[in-house]
This record gives sequence, C-alpha cells and structure tokens, in this order.
Amino acid sequence: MDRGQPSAEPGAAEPVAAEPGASEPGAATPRAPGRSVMAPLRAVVRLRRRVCLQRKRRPLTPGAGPDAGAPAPRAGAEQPQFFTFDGPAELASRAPPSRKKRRRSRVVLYPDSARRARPRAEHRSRAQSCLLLLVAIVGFQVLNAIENLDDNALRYDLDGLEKALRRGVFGQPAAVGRVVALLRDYLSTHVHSRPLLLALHGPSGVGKSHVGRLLARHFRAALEDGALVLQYHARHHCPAARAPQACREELAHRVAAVVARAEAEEKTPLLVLDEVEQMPPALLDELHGLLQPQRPPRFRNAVYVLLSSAGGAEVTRFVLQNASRTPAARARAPAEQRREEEELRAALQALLARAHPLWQAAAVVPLLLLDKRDVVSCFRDEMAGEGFFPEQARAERLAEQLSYYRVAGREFAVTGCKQVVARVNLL
Ligand SMILES: Nc1ncnc2c1ncn2[C@@H]1O[C@H](COP(=O)(O)OP(=O)(O)OP(=O)(O)O)[C@@H](O)[C@H]1O
Repeated sequence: MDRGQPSAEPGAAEPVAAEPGASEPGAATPRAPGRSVMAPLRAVVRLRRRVCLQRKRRPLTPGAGPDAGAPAPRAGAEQPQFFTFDGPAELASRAPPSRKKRRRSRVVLYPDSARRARPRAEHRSRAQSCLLLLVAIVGFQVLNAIENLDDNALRYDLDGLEKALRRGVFGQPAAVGRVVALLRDYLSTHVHSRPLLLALHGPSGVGKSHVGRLLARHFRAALEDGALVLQYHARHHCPAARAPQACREELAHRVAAVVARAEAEEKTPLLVLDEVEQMPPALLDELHGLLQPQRPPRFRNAVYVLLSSAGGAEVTRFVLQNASRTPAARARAPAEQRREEEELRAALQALLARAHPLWQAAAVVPLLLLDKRDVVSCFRDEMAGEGFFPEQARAERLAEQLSYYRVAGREFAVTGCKQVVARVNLL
C-alpha cells in the first residue's frame, strides 16, 4: 500500500497510529511537487475530523480509550447510552443532583392539608368576639327554651290526661282530641298574650260536666295544689235569688286570687265554669273582661273551660242529618268528616257570638249525641262504680228503657247518659 495515499475507507486506522510521528525520512522523497505535500496534509485533516466525530459519538469509559485521563462525563448530565428498564425518575434519583437542576426545580409540593404560608400573627377583631358571644347567648336561650317546653309538657302530664279522657269519655273521640291538642299547644310555653278559652257545647247528658270534672281532677293532681283549680257552677254559686252584681264581684275576686297564686308558683291555673247558659249577662261581661289581653300578665296565663248546653239544638240537628253515613263510611272519608265538623264549629261560634262577644275568642268544641252503644258503656261504667258486676246483657236491658232518636237504622239517646246514675241507683 502506498503510505503517501491515505485511504478514505473507514477501516483506515493505521495512518492514525502512524500519524504525527509517522513522517519517516523516506517520506521526503520527491514526487509530484503539488500532490506530495497537500495529499498527506489533507489526509491528516480528514483523519482528525473523523477522530473528533468518533469521540463525540462514542461513550468514553473512564480508564479506557485514548482519553483515559480525561474526567468522566457527569452522570445524568446526558441521556443514558444503554437501554435499561429504569424510568427517568429512578435515573434521576440515582444521579447526584446537579446544582443547575436543583436551582431550576424549586417547585415545592405541599399536601392538601398543610399550610402553604407561614402562619401570620392572629388578629381577631372586636366585632368577631361580639359575634361569638352573641351566638353563644342565642344557643343557650334556645336550649333553655327547649328544656322549658319539655318541663311544661311533663308538669301537666298531658299524655296522662289524654289517656284518662279517652278511657272515661264515651262516643266523643273528636272532642277529646281537640281539647287535648288545644291544651298541648297552650301549655307548651308559660308566657302568653291571652288566656285559653275552651267552650264545650252540646245537648244534655253528652258529657260536658263529666269532661269538666275529669279535667279538674287531672289538673289538681298535676299542679299539686288544689287552689289552682277553680270549679264554678252557675246555679250553685249564683242562684237566681242572688244579685248579679254581687255574683260578678265574687267571681272577679275568686279568679284574681287563683291567678295571683298561680303567678307566684309559676303555674297555669284551670278555671272550669259549668252551666254557663244559666249565667246572668253581668257574669258573662265579667268573664269577657277577664279574658282581655290588656289585663295584667298574671290574667293572661290561665285556661278557662266554659261548659254550656247553648247550641245543643244545632248539634242535634247536625248529628241526625249525618246519621245516614255509617261510622265505617265516615272513617273512609276523614277529610270530608273534618270539613263537616269545621262547619259545625263555625256555625256554633257564629250563633254564640250573636248572643255575647265573649264567644268570639273561644275555641268551640261540640260534643255530639251519644248512640245506644255509648249509653250501654255508660251503664256498665256506672254499675262497676257502684259495686255491681258490669254485665253486658243487663246494661243493654237498662239502656232499652231510655228514649232515642231513630234515624237510618241508628239510635241516638235523647238525654245521653244523663239518667244512667239514677237508673243504676234503683238496682
Ligand atoms: N260521653 C260520656 N261518657 C261517659 N259518661 C258520660 C258521658 N256523658 C255523660 N256521661 C255520664 O252521664 C252523667 C251526666 O253527664 P253530664 O253531666 O256530663 O252531662 P252534660 O252534658 O253536662 O249535661 P247537662 O248539659 O244537662 O248538664 C255523668 O255523670 C256521666 O257519668
């Protein structure tokens, strides 16, 4: 091979090894003047370029190759030259962090729950403190009110009262339900703008006085003070021979004493006034005045129960008109039943309000006619109370002796259970 003609082939390594010091004395042998000088120079330049290129491409392992003494390239500074299954994250973790990289990756990741800034010195405004205090006071008041509501409901034992009325009063489920609901509503709190006025109306013997007695007995026990329950019978306390004005003053005096005592004990008194239809107008006027909201607060906290047979004829007509509808049919249409009862109440209230303004503020509760089955129950109850065995057949025989309205196959007692006591006393 001609040494002066360097091969351009890739495998021409020999000339590299022989390159600078390879100029042997024989190399100065004269040849064609231009070619002999330029050709080896060009070859040298080409070879240097190729070596440089190869150096750049090939990885230089420390201690190998011609540049063994040169510093190894920093790991991680370049892409990996060999395929591995390590991801970029592992490679990065293995590599010592370069200064440049650290400076660039200054992004700090915080967990969601951590603070992102240094806590500043807390500055709480006075308004915030006042607001917190206000919220605490309102919360305390609400808790206190709830506790008072519970206390009141327990004090008057209205569940016990409802049980006693449902057990002891026959044939008047709607009236009993309404009385208890009104009492529950009124007695749920101790502060009132006006007294509660219940007005029980119906024909003779349907249980008005009976309900009044049961209420009085229950409240005497619940309030633990008999003086907080007033029972006033018009014919007994204000007989016809007595001057109405004297009756009026006496009633005013008795009511004032009861409400003053109730105020001292922080309780709600019960005032039951029977046979109101017998009261002279002066007594009705006095009652009307006692119910006015302008009265001192102690007068506003009281339950009045007025018992009267006024409006009894309207109740009788209502019951007989609706008698053709059986109890089962009435139960199937409760909405219609409620509407009819509401109509009866409105008619009664309008009638009573025409007689005296006292009734305008009253919650009217009609007591309906009792049918034969209820009368039999009255007999059995009275027999048991008097020490007789409450035999059903015997009670039915006694009930047969009373008079009845007979409508659409049903029988309604003309005088309710009024004569029951007298008949049982004859046994
Ligand atoms: N619905 C009823 N349930 C149980 N017993 C009753 C009922 N109705 C009346 N009685 C009994 O009949 C008797 C008379 O009833 P009560 O005195 O309550 O009638 P009243 O409706 O007040 O009649 P009046 O308007 O004539 O006074 C009572 O002693 C009571 O035992």
